[in-house]
Amino acid sequence: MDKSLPPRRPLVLASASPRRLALLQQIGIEPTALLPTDLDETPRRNEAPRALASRLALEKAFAARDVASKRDDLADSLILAGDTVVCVGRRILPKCEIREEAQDCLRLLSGRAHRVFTGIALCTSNGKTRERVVESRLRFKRLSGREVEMYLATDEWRGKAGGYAIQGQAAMFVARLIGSYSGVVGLPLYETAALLVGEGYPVLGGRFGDSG
Ligand SMILES: Cc1cn([C@H]2C[C@H](O)[C@@H](COP(=O)(O)OP(=O)(O)OP(=O)(O)O)O2)c(=O)[nH]c1=O
Repeated sequence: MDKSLPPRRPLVLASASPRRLALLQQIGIEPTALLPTDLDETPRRNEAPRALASRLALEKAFAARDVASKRDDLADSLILAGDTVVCVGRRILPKCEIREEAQDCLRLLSGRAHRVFTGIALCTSNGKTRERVVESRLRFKRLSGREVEMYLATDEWRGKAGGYAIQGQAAMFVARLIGSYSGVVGLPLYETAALLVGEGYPVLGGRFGDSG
């Protein structure tokens, strides 16, 4: 029996996030190209968190597809994008760039439940698109003023939705997580693999999802 893997189509990861790349590599997938997009990620008025995660994942995928369509080496490629939104109720927390923003987020998250929605979109050069939104529910322990200060000093919150990164020291704040850990980090791997397999992309040599 030929054990070699079937040839893979080019795969574009529409992301500048080193975490999304690392998550993809964790399941043995090396994208052919990284095409980060530069979108305005501001929520629309009254836009629900789930809808925002879905819209931005799709917009990132479409923007990268436009770029990929001009490159011969990316002909017939699959384009993968993701977007992570953290919210408390319907309130969407910012992707924190300044300390005060992160401080506000941590004070809000302290001792409470919140949700993380991660949208993923996979589109093909001929216009076919699949998307999913994966929801995770988390609860943070109550954070003392000192814990907030110490965490802010780590700088790990920078560029992170909700002002924390579960893959870093904030892991010790997470009393409970129901959902997808990889989704919270930025790319839900079960659902990503399923979307790729649905497009015929060989994951685990094409055996992922086989029932036999
Ligand atoms: C909640 C949480 C978010 N994050 C990150 C994931 C995302 O990178 C970021 C949310 O911003 P996103 O807009 O989803 O992603 P990004 O701007 O970093 O990358 P790109 O759009 O180029 O793909 O927050 C963590 O790394 N850990 C966490 O625990």
